[in-house]
Amino acid sequence: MVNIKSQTNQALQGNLQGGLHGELAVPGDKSISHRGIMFGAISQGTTILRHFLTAEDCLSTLKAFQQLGVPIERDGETVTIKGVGLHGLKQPADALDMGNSGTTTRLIMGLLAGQKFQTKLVGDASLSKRPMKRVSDPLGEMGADIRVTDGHLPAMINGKSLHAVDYHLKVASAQVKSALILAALQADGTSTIVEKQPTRNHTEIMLKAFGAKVETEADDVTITVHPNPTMTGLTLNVPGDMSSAAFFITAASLVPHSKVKLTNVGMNETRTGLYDILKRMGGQITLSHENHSGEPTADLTVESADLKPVEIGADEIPAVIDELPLVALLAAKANGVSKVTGAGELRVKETDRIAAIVDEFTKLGIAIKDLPDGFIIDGSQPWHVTDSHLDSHGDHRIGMVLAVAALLVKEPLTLKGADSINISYPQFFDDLATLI
Ligand SMILES: O=C(O)C1=C[C@@H](OP(=O)(O)O)[C@@H](O)[C@H](O)C1
Ligand SMILES: C=C(OP(=O)(O)O)C(=O)O
Repeated sequence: MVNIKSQTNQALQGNLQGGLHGELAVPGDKSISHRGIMFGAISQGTTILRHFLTAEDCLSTLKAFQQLGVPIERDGETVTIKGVGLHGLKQPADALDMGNSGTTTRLIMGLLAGQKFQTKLVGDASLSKRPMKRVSDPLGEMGADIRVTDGHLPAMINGKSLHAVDYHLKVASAQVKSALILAALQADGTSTIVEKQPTRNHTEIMLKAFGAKVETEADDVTITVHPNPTMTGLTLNVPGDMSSAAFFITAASLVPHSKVKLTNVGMNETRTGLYDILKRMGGQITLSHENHSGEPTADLTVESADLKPVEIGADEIPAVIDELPLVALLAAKANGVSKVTGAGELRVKETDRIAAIVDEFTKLGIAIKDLPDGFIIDGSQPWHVTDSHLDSHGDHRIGMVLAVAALLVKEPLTLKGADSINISYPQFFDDLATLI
């Protein structure tokens, strides 16, 4: 297997006889790496991030905060941030390039809405099609002045004094929630943010660790934010990314005769939807070395298994949102008809992930039908490759799910746009090769 960095048409490996075997420590969590840079930047003193994710999305965050005047140095996966405090960011000389990263864009909007300067945000073609009013509108209710372009990037942020809010989120989105929390840290009073459904809670957990006063009520959806905290830098070991481990969890479950151990994987329960769903489908996955302090982690041992079909509805979606392409692949080998609904958010990710999965799985002869907010898959039908030229649609997660799907077919396949995988997992093919 070759490194993909300069390849546009990656040859994919299939037809494995002996299964996948070995042990792997997946790269650091993307959501936690982004937040580590941001919260370290607005704290006082030094923050050290270990096992930082050195993928393009998190490097966009790192560069943006350097442009905002924060001294940040990176030595491999260790990042040192000299925090400037909540009021120490400086107006950047140029526009901030968000690259492909929705998380960087939406969280930075919340933070810069309350800074006393002007910033322009730009992004790549994919990011420039993703909805931004979901953030600029609620921030506007706090007094922010954010001008988006027909609801999209480029955006101009004119920093203002912000008012406290009592806001009920209209979408189940950790990015929108986090933007509001970051704005609320700078508001003139205590804010309450109420989620539609619980979503990943790294912002709340990490801000508390840095010293901010952020409280989550017992209902799991009401968050109270007290303004003007004194935040202090800290040393943080970023756990392995469940969303990256998920590719190998799926591959080991589906490729016969496999047994793979994934070490130090983040097990925050707002992120473990794939683990829960796989167990329900009859997957063979066991936990060891469980650590429950701060962000929980565990080692996961996965063996191949015969899978049952599954039904997934809206209340389960946030904890598995980025892994739904993999749920589709698991369903495509399960013994019956599976159905996913309530996942309309997939249509506004790096690409329309429902359309991309249906297009590409159809090339493999998988019996899949799209729904407005999900899909139906009959895994009891055998696959027949009708087109060997797969396409990532420029989306890292679609690229990786297709690479895993290719392990299950005999025909040689190629993947167009494999370089998109660098967005979240540059060493994906190298890591996969260690298990073959
Ligand atoms: O807050 C985060 O770090 C993320 C939240 C999710 O997006 P939404 O908030 O749009 O659901 C997820 O899809 C994304 O990969 C990372
Ligand atoms: C949707 C994703 O990321 P973002 O929204 O940060 O671009 C993802 O990583 O799958």
